[in-house]
Amino acid sequence: MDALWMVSPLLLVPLLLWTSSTFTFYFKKFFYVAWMMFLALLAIPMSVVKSGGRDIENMRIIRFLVRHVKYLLGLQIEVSGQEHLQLQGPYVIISNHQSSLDVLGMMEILPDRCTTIAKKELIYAGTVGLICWLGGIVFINRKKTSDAKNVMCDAAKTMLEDQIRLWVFPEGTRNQQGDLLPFKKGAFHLAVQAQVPIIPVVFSSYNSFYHRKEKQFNSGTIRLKILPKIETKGMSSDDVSSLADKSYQVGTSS
Ligand SMILES: CCCCCCCC/C=C\CCCCCCCC(=O)SCCNC(=O)CCNC(=O)[C@H](O)C(C)(C)COP(=O)(O)OP(=O)(O)OC[C@H]1O[C@@H](n2cnc3c(N)ncnc32)[C@H](O)[C@@H]1OP(=O)(O)O
Ligand SMILES: CCCCCCCCCCCCCCCC(=O)OC[C@@H](O)COP(=O)(O)O
Repeated sequence: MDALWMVSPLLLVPLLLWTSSTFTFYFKKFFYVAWMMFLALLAIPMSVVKSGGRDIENMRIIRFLVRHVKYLLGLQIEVSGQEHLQLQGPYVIISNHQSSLDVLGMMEILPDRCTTIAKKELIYAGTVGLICWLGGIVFINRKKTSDAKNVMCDAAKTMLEDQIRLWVFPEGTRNQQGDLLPFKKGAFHLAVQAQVPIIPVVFSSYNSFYHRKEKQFNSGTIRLKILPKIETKGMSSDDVSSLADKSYQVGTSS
């Protein structure tokens, strides 16, 4: 009897941990990273078997494997404007960038033959880095702007030659403030050089369920708004700044 009295409060510890929102925050974050690493581990051999190496078609495998992850984190994703992605041929998608959770929304709507531009540090993220490489992700060195620009100029050619779509985060870094950082120009140079349309996608703020400072990671909904395309046909490098400004306006007013 005495022993039972000693033990029963201890049994409460896991329960208290479970209900503590700080614990949930760390648990969900850890789980997300670990699960993505595991999914990447599955995706690597699947990609190698399917395409034999780095190939944009591997994005289908990634998209397929990532789509259930939202349920595991208690998130819902609502998409509007899907019809704006129903275009033939290449285009550039631009969107705001809040956290690594953006991958979930991205995989919800990722069109066929679409990959993304990411910082080169991502290559070192273990299995995730390797699957990013296999998926044809274009890596840029943000510290060497001239290199980054060259890589993006090459990407403009490859987009047309191989009929590829590219997703760019024009803020160039993560931003959780619920607003938009000033846009970098690369995405707009890319679209103008390839003479392809830009499709803006707006992710709703994660602040309703996710707070890094307060250590909150609750259930919630991510809303993705796909906006009508912005044409670039006939534009030249002189038009890039106004194109970037116009896109920024469209983004902030949605
Ligand atoms: C089953 C598997 C499970 C595993 C799951 C995992 C799978 C995952 C799969 C998939 C998910 C991946 C998710 C990834 C997410 C990652 C996101 C990131 O990493 S965000 C960071 C990197 N992205 C960028 O930085 C944006 C692109 N950046 C740019 O476009 C910049 O513009 C850049 C780097 C090219 C230059 O940046 P500057 O900081 O120097 O700033 P500027 O103002 O833009 O440029 C300076 C001058 O250069 C000109 N310029 C820029 N680009 C040019 C160009 N291409 N050609 C000519 N001039 C250019 C500009 O016009 C400007 O000149 P003037 O001020 O106007 O005179
Ligand atoms: C061995 C090391 C392990 C690393 C862990 C990998 C975890 C993967 C989990 C999810 C995969 C999602 C990839 C999204 C990457 C991402 O969102 O990168 C952030 C950058 O855009 C901007 O970064 P910054 O400018 O540095 O804030």
